[in-house]
Amino acid sequence: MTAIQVRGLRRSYRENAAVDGVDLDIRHGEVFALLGPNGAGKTTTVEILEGHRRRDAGEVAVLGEDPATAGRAWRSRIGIVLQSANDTAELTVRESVRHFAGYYPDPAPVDDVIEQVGLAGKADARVKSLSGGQRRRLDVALGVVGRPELVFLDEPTTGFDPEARRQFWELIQNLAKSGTTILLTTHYLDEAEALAHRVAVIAGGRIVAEGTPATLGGRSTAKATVSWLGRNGPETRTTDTPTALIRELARDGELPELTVTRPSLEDAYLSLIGESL
Ligand SMILES: Nc1ncnc2c1ncn2[C@@H]1O[C@H](COP(=O)(O)OP(=O)(O)OP(=O)(O)O)[C@@H](O)[C@H]1O
Repeated sequence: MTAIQVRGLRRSYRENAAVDGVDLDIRHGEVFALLGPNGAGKTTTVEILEGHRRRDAGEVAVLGEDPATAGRAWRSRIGIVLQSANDTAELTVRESVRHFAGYYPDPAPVDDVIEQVGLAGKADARVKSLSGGQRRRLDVALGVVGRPELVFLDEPTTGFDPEARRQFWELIQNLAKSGTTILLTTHYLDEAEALAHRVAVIAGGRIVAEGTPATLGGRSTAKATVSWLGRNGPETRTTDTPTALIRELARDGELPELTVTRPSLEDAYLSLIGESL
């Protein structure tokens, strides 16, 4: 079943096409990442899907409805994780989550949500006293307290330290395991690789590639690079058949510092972006 279906989406600002014919199919329960350079059209696309921006052309169905005309019942089925709204700064964490829970017909128990995002120890702390990473956790709590079927996450870990990012990924993975569909935008390729079932690369308002993180841009079939420390120093060869090459090389004994690598998601992404310019 499709959670999000988009056909021929277009949006221009004056004469400039920000979104220039985008098609998307995102299944229920899928974690889908939208990648792309600054100004590629990610936020415009996502805000149209959220019902927060109008479109010039195209068909859009989000949970079976057109976001441009959908009502409150539809809105209560989606969760939007905003970039730290400041309006609850004086409230405690528990008060903020309780306040947002009041907007939904069937919210999750407030303390369960606080626990789920790892803020149980901060439930009585004022929002203004939280660190940046803790604030983002609270943002997620506010986005999911209504038990949404679909969650939009816009650059969720910008500014996180590495440990906070890993913890946050775990939180998103748990959300995904519970069957929530997630549309994520990010500039971090490792984040897309860790979280997304599928990714799409958008550049100049168009989707230039789509697939699983492992296959994007022909990664899985690209030549492998085999490196090892030879008698006269480091050696490197690229090959379509690394297993056969290693078998041959290993006849003379152990190959010190042997590695076999294929292009990283970042390599694939940069070459796709380069081609589309
Ligand atoms: N309100 C607006 N008025 C005029 N132009 C806009 C407006 N919003 C976006 N644009 C333009 O549309 C294009 C796409 O912007 P968008 O914010 O969708 O990109 P993005 O992929 O989200 O970028 P980033 O990664 O920097 O957040 C850009 O060229 C931007 O300047």
